[in-house]
Amino acid sequence: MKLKQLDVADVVEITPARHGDDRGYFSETFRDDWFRANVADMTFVQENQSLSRAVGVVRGLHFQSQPAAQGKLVRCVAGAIFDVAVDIRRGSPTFGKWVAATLTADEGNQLWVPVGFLHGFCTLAPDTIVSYKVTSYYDRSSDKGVAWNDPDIGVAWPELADPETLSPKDRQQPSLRELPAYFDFAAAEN
Ligand SMILES: Cc1cn([C@H]2C[C@H](O)[C@@H](COP(=O)(O)OP(=O)(O)O[C@H]3O[C@@H](C)C(=O)[C@@H](O)[C@H]3O)O2)c(=O)[nH]c1=O
Repeated sequence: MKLKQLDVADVVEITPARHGDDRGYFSETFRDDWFRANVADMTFVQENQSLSRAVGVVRGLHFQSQPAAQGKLVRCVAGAIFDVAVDIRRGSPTFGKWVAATLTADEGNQLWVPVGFLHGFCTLAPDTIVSYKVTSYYDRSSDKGVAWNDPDIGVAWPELADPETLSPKDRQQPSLRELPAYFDFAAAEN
């Protein structure tokens, strides 16, 4: 497993080793002991998968409020994404800052998006399948978001990002400034 710290504390890119042979490769894509020791001492309780057919599909920026907040371990099993995490931990020196990684099925790299972050992505290839584990169960009433193009955050989305692909929910997300204070995440909640 290769670990790369991104420009916001606690957000890391993980690239599992691949053992190639004539048939293809074998890879351990997740190990609980390694993850706890090297990334975060968290338990994953749910695994999700989404298919986006078109290039430029944007999903996000999403989070679940407390007590259902989720850390997310994200990877592509087909295609590629521009994957984004935004720090919304009050008191964090990097509050409001975004970081991104290009995740591809070819490389098998993953992004760890801790509790206290918005998460979203844009597909870079057709028929992209994203798979991610989360540390809390889905809770519809805790499911929140922020506008993907909030100027205060200023994510530099790829040019092919297509606003027409946004879900009805994501067309109406508030700005980060409009988030009520009770969505606060403490900086230590990772
Ligand atoms: C996220 C989620 C959605 N759903 C349902 C609700 C809805 O009917 C349908 C589609 O949901 P959404 O439109 O929210 O799906 P989507 O826009 O793909 O939402 C996802 O976006 C990425 C960026 C994330 O970070 C995820 O945590 C999640 O928020 O699936 C579940 O049943 N369980 C879940 O865990």
